[in-house]
Amino acid sequence: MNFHKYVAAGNDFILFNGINKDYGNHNELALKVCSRHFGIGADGMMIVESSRVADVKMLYYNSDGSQGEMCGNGIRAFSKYIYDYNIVENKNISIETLAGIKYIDIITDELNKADRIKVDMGYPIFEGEKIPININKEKVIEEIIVINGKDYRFSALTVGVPHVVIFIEDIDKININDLGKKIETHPLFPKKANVNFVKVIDKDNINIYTWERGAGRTLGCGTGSCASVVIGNIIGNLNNKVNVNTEGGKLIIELNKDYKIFMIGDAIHIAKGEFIKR
Ligand SMILES: NC(CCC[C@H](N)C(=O)O)C(=O)O
Repeated sequence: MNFHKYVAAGNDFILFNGINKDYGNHNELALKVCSRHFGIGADGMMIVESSRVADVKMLYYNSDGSQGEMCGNGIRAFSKYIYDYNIVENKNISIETLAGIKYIDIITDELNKADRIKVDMGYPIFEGEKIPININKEKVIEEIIVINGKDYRFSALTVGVPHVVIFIEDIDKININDLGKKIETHPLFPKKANVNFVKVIDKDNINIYTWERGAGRTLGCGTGSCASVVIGNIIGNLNNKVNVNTEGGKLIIELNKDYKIFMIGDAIHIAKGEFIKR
């Protein structure tokens, strides 16, 4: 099974071309290839498939084998792969995901390889029941969740996948793994949630620390960066164009007036090879 490995703002991914190939049970395959010791090692796995409604279809799986509707860092890696390997020919690409069709602009380098990728991420979903969260409000902004007897102020929204955003002053004062796991699996979130701990540097710059649904502690999250900038902008902490520092890279997130989101960043091809299935 020929694979490619990419990293994008800290998330690493295994990619397979499924256009003329059947990979069997995707959930089991993701669990195997993403294993850090018994597999290749990655936060997620993607499969390219053909689409009836867009140029191609992207299927995304977390390292625990669960399927995610969308992945922001993943879709940039996916775009670089399909462009650099001529699976698509245009620099404007439409990609079908389980969170709708996403539109991509590829910015190439002097060798005509994808250098930077701009993704039209569409609109965030704010309504409680659509996120979903068991709080029936039109917007779930600045609510309180109690973890280990302590109050945390959080906001929730969906940008492709469900997200919780918590602004923090000092990252050293919180236990990301403990809080992340407990919030991800909290009964408030029937489909679980990704958790973003956000430190505001100033209105144009933030640092994000990530806990992902289905993948645990990771070095970044594209949809989470979008979600964090949307909430920061609504609350008044952030402008509408923000530099995001994840632990593994940098992204630019831009919002237009009605909160349509654009994400700009790169993706790096790390390896290609053959996965031996057992
Ligand atoms: N790392 C991702 C999100 C992966 C999806 C996920 N963890 C889920 O909610 O299933 C990103 O860059 O947007």
